[in-house]
Amino acid sequence: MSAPRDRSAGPLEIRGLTAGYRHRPVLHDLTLPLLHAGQHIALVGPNGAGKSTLLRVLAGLVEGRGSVRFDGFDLLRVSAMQRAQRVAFMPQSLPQDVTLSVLDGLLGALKASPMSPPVETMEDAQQRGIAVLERIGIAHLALQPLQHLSGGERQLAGLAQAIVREPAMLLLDEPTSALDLRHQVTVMSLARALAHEGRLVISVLHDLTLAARWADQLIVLDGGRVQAMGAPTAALTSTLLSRIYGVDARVEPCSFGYPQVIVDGTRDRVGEGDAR
Ligand SMILES: Nc1ncnc2c1ncn2[C@@H]1O[C@H](COP(=O)(O)OP(=O)(O)OP(=O)(O)O)[C@@H](O)[C@H]1O
Repeated sequence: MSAPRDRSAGPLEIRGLTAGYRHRPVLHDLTLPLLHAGQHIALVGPNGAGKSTLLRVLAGLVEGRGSVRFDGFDLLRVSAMQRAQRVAFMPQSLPQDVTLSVLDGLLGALKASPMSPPVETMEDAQQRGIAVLERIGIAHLALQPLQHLSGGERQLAGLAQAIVREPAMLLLDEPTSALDLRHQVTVMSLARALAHEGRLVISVLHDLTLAARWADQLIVLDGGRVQAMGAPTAALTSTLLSRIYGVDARVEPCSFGYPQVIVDGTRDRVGEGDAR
């Protein structure tokens, strides 16, 4: 699966977006520069910053006011079917009580929304499913019930469900949170490869070093507002980390030149015994 796309989707344009829960806004009049297909964007920021809320607005799970357009479509008003043809969302975790096998979960995802080119036969659908599992490195789990998987395996199965429809925009909510070091790199390099094939991929990440290594651009959110945006080397600074996370941190290039974040302690010395 996932040859380069015939046509890159048009950009994502977010202007004046206000969104939240029960009259409590979380995102405040959010405006971003155009986000173009072909890029892997990491959405980072402290707990409660509004990162998942932004992904949920794009996925149609939370309502918003303002303007959100992707590939010419008004994402605040498109039908669920039109959205599903373009956008796939991987939540933080799949439910734990699903008795379907990993492969049947993929077939269900394929059935749930038509894709282009369409899946013609069950054999075609199975081949696509297996190809995705192989790309993620979990083909050996194809016949396992989802409920028998470990947390990390379930996260990889969730990623497979999101990418099997080959969406033009892929939204990944903390896709590496349950993964070991090797699988973190597998998933991040896959996210970047899928983007460079012509998709827009947005990943919510907490690990800033991972984000800086594998994303083309960072968007730093705090309090529902953009605090910084740009190439990782430009967006990540000690001053910013101190201000939004309250930590003493250094941003230093690793031997490959990518920025890595080293945290020396919390600025207010909370939990000093652990942090220092
Ligand atoms: N379903 C909900 N109902 C009400 N409030 C919610 C709901 N989901 C999130 N919130 C609130 O919205 C705010 C932003 O939450 P969100 O999940 O977008 O943050 P986040 O940046 O993804 O955080 P984290 O890094 O902790 O996952 C939080 O204050 C949270 O309490």
